Amino acid sequence: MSIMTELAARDRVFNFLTPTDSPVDVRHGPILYLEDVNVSFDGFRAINNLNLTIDDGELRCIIGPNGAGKTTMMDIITGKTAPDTGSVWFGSRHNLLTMSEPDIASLGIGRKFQKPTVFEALTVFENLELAMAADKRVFPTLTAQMKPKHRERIEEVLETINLQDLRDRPAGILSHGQKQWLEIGMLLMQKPRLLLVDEPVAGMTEQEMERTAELLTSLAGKQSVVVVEHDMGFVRSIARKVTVLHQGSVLAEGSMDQVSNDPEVIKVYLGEEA
Ligand SMILES: Nc1ncnc2c1ncn2[C@@H]1O[C@H](COP(=O)(O)OP(=O)(O)OP(=O)(O)O)[C@@H](O)[C@H]1O
Repeated sequence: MSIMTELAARDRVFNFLTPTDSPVDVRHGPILYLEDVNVSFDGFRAINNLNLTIDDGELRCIIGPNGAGKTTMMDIITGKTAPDTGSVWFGSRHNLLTMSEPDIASLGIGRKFQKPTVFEALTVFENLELAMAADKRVFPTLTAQMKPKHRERIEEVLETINLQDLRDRPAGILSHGQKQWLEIGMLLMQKPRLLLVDEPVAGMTEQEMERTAELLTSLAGKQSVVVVEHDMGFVRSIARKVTVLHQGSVLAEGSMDQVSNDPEVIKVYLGEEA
């Protein structure tokens, strides 16, 4: 695939990278609020009276069996799927159900899909630079001299994702885990308010999982982070509050200890893993 073709695809993934002039208002409540959300696909209720609240700066883990509705929930938040009924608010000002997918993204909701999609031929630094310039208005100036504040931002993100030593290496030589961190870094370039992260540690080594746990916990506070993950060891290592989805609804919510001792959760999901 040519760089330009990849760029076009990248633009779809990172289309939130347009600065917003309409800040999110969390003074009186949560950053994300879903109430009584329902979605059916051909008569099958994939999301069933779902209620979910994420506080500003929170790190929330979402777990649940296959088909519980986790991906569909993320699709609703990002505007990819329109619910049949319910409310979805980003802060108290933005009704996400009235907004398009690119507009929701431009508010600062970044989504990390399971598979990393970095530009393998470009260096780590250039990938971050490109993420900053993904805004079509900035892209033509990409070869112009970078402003110090942009360079500083890249340095900051390189440090956060711990890839300073590999900054000038092509992304293609990175390990799977390092590519995942780079992609998280690319999302961070525009300081999103909410990051949705889908199965970040699938395919990672133990050591990479530990580093990912450090990275995600370090991001919380600065931004809100919602992590969907099946690896219970990993969830336990980062979890503050855990939400268990089952058949499109919240089955249980609380600390990892609370949910993993809940008989219903054990029955439908954790089983012998608990
Ligand atoms: N576009 C669609 N058309 C029809 N059915 C769908 C569609 N998207 C999702 N579903 C169904 O809705 C249910 C919820 O799926 P979803 O992918 O949200 O679950 P999940 O919790 O993310 O599962 P997994 O852990 O396997 O990724 C599943 O039964 C799925 O088959």
